[in-house]
Amino acid sequence: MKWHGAGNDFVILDSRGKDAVVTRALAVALGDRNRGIGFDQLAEIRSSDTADIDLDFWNADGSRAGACGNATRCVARYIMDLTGQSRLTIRTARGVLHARIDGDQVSLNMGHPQTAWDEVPLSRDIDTAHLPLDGDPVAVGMGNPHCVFFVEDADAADVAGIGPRIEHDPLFPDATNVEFAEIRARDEIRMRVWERGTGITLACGSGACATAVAAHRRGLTDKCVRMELDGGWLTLDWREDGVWMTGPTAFVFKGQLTPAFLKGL
Ligand SMILES: N[C@H](CCC[C@H](N)C(=O)O)C(=O)O
Repeated sequence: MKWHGAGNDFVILDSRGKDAVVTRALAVALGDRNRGIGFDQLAEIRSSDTADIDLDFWNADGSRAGACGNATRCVARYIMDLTGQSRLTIRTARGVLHARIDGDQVSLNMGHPQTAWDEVPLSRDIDTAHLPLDGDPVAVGMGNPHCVFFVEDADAADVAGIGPRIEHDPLFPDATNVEFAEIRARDEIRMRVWERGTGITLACGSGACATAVAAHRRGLTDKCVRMELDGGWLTLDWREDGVWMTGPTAFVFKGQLTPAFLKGL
């Protein structure tokens, strides 16, 4: 299936009750926007012993992602529409996440942010609230690493130039996602993103959570903010039980891969 959440687009495979099928080669082939389908992330749903479902993520370059907030919201919508549930538990690499229907939107608890240097992870013991990089960014883990820059004008930020340089900075042993955030008010942020393993995307759920956390840690915003991304709006609410993200989901199409496509892998 093809889905998107605020323009962050996904191929979602439902492998419940079957063997997992995704390999790095399949991820790269499906992610090719010319010869495959194209996606920001690929998500594979599997049967779970400990939650309603298990979920794994791949980036467009075939690398694994430990978290993907928008794909998790889309998958939650898909399963809840199928089963009639209004709440769902989803096991991802970072643990069991809780989702629920919220009007026409889906809310997801992305868990507690990781603010210790070795949790993000960074390559050495430094203050995650002030990284020793030009622009004084903040590092936050949300099950995946993020590096958040605060800028005057997010639309003017050189996302394509700075993003890939920071993605592979030696400070981040597992590389990092990179966010450029403009504070508009105590409760509103404009953010643009360079995603690890994928590049510029129209939205990034875990990045939105990381940005809200970073802005609050710096004293710039309250704990609940609205965030405008290139592809739409998300709401982030950092509560006692974790960072909740609420936003839209959209089902685009369902299809079948041809034998010829699969043979070419
Ligand atoms: N789009 C995703 C994040 C993908 C993160 C991935 N690029 C990585 O950590 O490698 C989201 O909505 O959270």
